[in-house]
Amino acid sequence: MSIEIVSVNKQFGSFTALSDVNLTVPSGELTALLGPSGSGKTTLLRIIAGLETPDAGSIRFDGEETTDRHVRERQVGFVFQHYALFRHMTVEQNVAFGLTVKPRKDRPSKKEIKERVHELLRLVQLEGLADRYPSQLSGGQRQRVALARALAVEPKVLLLDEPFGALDAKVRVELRRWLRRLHDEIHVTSVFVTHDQEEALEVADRIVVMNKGRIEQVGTPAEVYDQPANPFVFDFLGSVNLFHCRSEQGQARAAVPELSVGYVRSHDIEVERRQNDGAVEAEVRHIQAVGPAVRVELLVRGTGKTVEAELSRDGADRLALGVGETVYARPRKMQRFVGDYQI
Ligand SMILES: Nc1ncnc2c1ncn2[C@@H]1O[C@H](COP(=O)(O)OP(=O)(O)OP(=O)(O)O)[C@@H](O)[C@H]1O
Repeated sequence: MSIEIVSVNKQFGSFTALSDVNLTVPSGELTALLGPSGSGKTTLLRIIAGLETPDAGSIRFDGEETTDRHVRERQVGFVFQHYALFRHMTVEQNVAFGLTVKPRKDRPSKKEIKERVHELLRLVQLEGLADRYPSQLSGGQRQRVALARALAVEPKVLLLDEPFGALDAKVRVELRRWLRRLHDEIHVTSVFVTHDQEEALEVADRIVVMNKGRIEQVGTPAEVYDQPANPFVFDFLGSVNLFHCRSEQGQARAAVPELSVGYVRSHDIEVERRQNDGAVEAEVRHIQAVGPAVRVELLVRGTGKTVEAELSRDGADRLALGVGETVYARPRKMQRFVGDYQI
């Protein structure tokens, strides 16, 4: 089922939480709402769910006006950050819950419910744990039970609000890969809130970047990362360095003094020992190995500004840099924006 959000506005008192939001979530896609804290992601998700009413605008499911429909009629499944499982029920009972409370005429038989629950537990790879209670599960397992429970009633839309937010880094990475694979299997239209850019880039078919109640850009992970629409998106999706540059034959070159601002990611800065065309002179201020990469903080001579280059371990070993040494930094790839404002 596709979701259309048309000119949605939402105020909380005098505070504007959403401002003229327009968005189409295509049927069967996994869409991430990505943005900093307070950008309106959860508010938008709650409006799609019917838990919150917009002040203006409309929500359409498969082209049909849904704005005034009650949450129960929308056939949405939810998964929240804090797995709200029933503590006194086993895993099996938790997953079955939505089916057991259906009105008698729509309720499947006990046998059908059992079969469906076991099919879901197989899907979320928790088959052997049907008789456990939530307290006997890890955080990642509880979150998978919450997902199975949301899927039990065959929702048309699945809404996930920071579903892995409460888990530690390693489990988060495992679960988001698992969610991607699960979605490839079941293809239910899903909207997933996160403030973690890596999570959005890895999991989503499409990313909606939000900021201050507005949508800044909508695109595939590659589009928002490689062709950010503006400095905010550039910054939010990865480390940013500002180079002051002049333009020569359409090529951006780093230069002092400054003429305009170019945005460069840390891994797109080349560090060399010798002066090279388009490079600026800099002093090495700090060197830090972080996993497979080495971050080098550079003070650009004549500007008092610092930039951070990210080198591979091999590259850093070859250069054998020391703090205080002079190097030359050259942006391999630089982006400038029309009507730029500096972030
Ligand atoms: N019921 C409410 N009453 C008043 N203000 C609210 C209410 N709900 C949300 N807000 C405000 O609206 C803004 C957007 O909140 P929202 O939860 O949508 O942001 P978010 O992008 O999901 O942030 P986070 O990542 O921190 O959850 C915030 O400034 C928040 O304080």
